[in-house]
Amino acid sequence: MARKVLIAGNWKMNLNHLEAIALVQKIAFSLPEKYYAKVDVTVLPPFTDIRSVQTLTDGDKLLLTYGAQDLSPNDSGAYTGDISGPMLAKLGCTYVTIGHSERREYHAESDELVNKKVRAALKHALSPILCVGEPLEVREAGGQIEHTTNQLVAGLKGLKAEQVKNVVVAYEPVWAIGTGRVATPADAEEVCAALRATLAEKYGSEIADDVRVLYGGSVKSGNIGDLVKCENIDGALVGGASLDADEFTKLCALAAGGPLP
Ligand SMILES: O=C[C@H](O)COP(=O)(O)O
Repeated sequence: MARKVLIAGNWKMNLNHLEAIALVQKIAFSLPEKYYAKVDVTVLPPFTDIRSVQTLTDGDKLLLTYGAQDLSPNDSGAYTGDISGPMLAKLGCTYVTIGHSERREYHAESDELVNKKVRAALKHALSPILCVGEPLEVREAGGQIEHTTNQLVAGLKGLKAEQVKNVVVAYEPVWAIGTGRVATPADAEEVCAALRATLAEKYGSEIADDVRVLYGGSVKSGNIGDLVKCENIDGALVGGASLDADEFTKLCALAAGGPLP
């Protein structure tokens, strides 16, 4: 088992393309190359920023990668406002977030649609970051494992084991997103371990050992160290803290085991 830690900065609907360039430049300048041996760093800007981020990372041969926050289940056609897998692949994206709770809630995305999007991503060699997570009332009733493992199984429906290998799973309890209320490492590990056990059950332990399972929800430099120490947590999907270059750099360095740059 040699899973490399992944820190993914989900910018959500923040920063225009000029601000995106400034932030990526700052991160690249602040995080020395040696850290990338231990941690994969990726940023997930809004669609309108991706071309600028691509030009910068290609031009300066930066070691960080980038991706998108969503994609269409379709490759092309009359789907006003949507962005397709082939478009993201052409822009050099590595990852695409799928099924984030904000999309499930504000865009009524069902497990079925999430599954179609996961397939679309894999079809175009993009690694889906499949998000699962329970709302507060489910956590309070103790249903977090059932809820998240059901979302995982539905999101991966119909995929072959060798496809699942390229998926990243992100456990984001809805009650911990943007609230400052982070799950304890033990709470996060409990669910991440259950997600991995489900992967092992369905696709075999070799695949389950390879898949990275991230935690997301109020992750900061102050808590990343304890989270990545957990056996089944392989990094983080970071929202707010990924918009601040100093904080994000610190977080990436600590996820790599330190020391601070
Ligand atoms: O995708 C990221 C998550 O929604 C977490 O956001 P947050 O770090 O601002 O709580």
